[in-house]
Amino acid sequence: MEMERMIEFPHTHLDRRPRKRARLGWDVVPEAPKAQVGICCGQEIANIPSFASTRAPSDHSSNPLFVKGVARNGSPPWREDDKDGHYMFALGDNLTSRYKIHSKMGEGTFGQVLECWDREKKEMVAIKIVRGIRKYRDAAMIEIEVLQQLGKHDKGGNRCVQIRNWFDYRNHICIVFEKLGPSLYDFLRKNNYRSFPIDLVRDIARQLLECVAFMHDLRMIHTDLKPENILLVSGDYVKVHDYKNLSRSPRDSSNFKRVPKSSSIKVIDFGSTTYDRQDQNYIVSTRHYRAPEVILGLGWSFPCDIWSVGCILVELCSGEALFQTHENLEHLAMMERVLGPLPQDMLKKVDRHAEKYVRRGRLDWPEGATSRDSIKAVQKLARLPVQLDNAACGPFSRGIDSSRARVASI
Ligand SMILES: Nc1ncnc2c1ncn2[C@@H]1O[C@H](COP(=O)(O)OP(=O)(O)OP(=O)(O)O)[C@@H](O)[C@H]1O
Repeated sequence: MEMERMIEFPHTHLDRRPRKRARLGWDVVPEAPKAQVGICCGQEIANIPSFASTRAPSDHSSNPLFVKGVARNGSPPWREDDKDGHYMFALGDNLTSRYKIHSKMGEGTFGQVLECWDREKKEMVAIKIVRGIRKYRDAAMIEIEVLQQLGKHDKGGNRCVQIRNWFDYRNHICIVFEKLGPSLYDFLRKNNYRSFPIDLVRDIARQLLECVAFMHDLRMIHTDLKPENILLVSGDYVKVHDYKNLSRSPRDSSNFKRVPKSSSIKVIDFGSTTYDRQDQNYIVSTRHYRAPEVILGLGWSFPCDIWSVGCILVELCSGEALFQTHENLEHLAMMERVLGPLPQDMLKKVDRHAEKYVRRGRLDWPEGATSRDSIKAVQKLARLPVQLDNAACGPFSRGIDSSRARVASI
């Protein structure tokens, strides 16, 4: 029980981005209203008493169910949240009497995701423990509503992560999900940012587009699609020769790259999902996956998800984020460099908020650049067809099956 809040996963020198890139705005101002909350209690455990009342452990030392002062299925002693409102836990703790904490799987703006054993269903689940702060709690209730809507319509449950349950525990909304594998981003990172085989990307593209079409048919816009929010259903992989990176020594581990055994994916994180409405023009999406109309403040709708999907697919082909920037004008200039000039009708609509990016009907670039390095960063980007040609020219571009045929005996 000495382990309190889990520390970050170890970062290697290969990390080029933070492990989890925060969506914009959550630590600044709450976003505009989203989907309506329709329910207020858990699906399976509506009768659970308020877990907030388990604050002070009483003396149960005479009770044989208690081991070292804590019941086998009982709650751990009350601990203060950390300064950001994150729930403090120890591995092996119970989360209600039903779930036992096994490990930490991830962390995001909203909270931590823990791998837990579900004693009732006898299976591992992933539980998102939302920060105990009002705005995150409110947003979590919206996410639950969205997840339930999606679950109702996605009968096969093979597009979006499935919600299994939810409850309120010590002022933390806890959302119980089916347990999935690593995110595409984590897989890339652990694979030294080596690209996925093109046929695997094609498979992922089909599933991703099906998921987006499914959401859009329900009038929902995800708004935060990125490799971190797409999880492989299974973490199993094979190691194959990486012909692009062959070194002299045949046993050198850099000669090999990981390829997922299965291309099955599911989309997660519906905390920013919104119903389509007129005049939505607040900033959405994580920077690299943000559409031009969002940056230019022109109002956005379903296409902003499609833009993100495009950026994600290029990243899976090349291994690296397409638009690596943190600055609006540079970002727009990168888009023009890779895809050609921004449409005239788009530039004409720009209002005074984005005027600084546009001059005399065209992007104010390179004149408006903040530095020579910024101009160089844009110049070094190739046009999209060239990038894709370079990315897909490996011997594995013919498909995962041909990759499998060369599975190394590791
Ligand atoms: N069902 C799941 N199975 C396995 N791992 C999961 C699952 N759900 C989430 N994770 C892990 O936890 C991480 C954080 O989850 P999620 O994106 O839902 O949190 P968040 O706080 O809403 O994040 P964000 O900062 O993007 O808003 C994911 O990137 C993933 O690594």
